[in-house]
Amino acid sequence: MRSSSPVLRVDPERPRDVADGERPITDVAVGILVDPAGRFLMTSRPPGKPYARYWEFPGGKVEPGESVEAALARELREELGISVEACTVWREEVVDYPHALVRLHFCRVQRWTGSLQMLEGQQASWETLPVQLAPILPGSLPVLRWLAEAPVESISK
Ligand SMILES: Nc1nc2c([nH]c(=O)n2[C@H]2C[C@H](O)[C@@H](COP(=O)(O)OP(=O)(O)OP(=O)(O)O)O2)c(=O)[nH]1
Repeated sequence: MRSSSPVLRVDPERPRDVADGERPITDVAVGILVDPAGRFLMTSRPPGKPYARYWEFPGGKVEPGESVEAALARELREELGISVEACTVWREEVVDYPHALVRLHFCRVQRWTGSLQMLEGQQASWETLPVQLAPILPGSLPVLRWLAEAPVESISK
């Protein structure tokens, strides 16, 4: 089963072939952290990864047998040194990249403890709309639209 989530095609010109139907889908847990001032956290992709230095929301791939919530807690511990205490899935989206087909599970992180540390050589920035950072990862752009539609305070509850 693919998913009922909307599919964002990053390269609509890419030739399709029969193998496309067999492409594995990678689940990714992504966190939206909102600070007391109503700003949300964006991080840059570390060197060496696809789309290095593009801005995104922190997170990473779900491992086999892991829940989205557990994957997010693990990724944020590994990348930022924080402990997630409460999170819930907010929106889901499938992105068809040339390098991978991913299903993004965007989660509201309601509570965490610890101070941010950049453990993977990334950068972090607390943002408000309109975001001035560039470039932004294509699969993260819809989140900015959703945040414009729903006040950030409403997703942090
Ligand atoms: N973390 C994150 N990934 C995103 C976002 N938007 C988006 O399209 N993606 C895509 C990019 C990648 O194809 C995939 C995440 O894979 P990744 O390589 O960052 O995951 P990871 O940290 O587990 O990486 P690794 O262990 O394989 O090195 O999801 C986003 O906002 N945050």
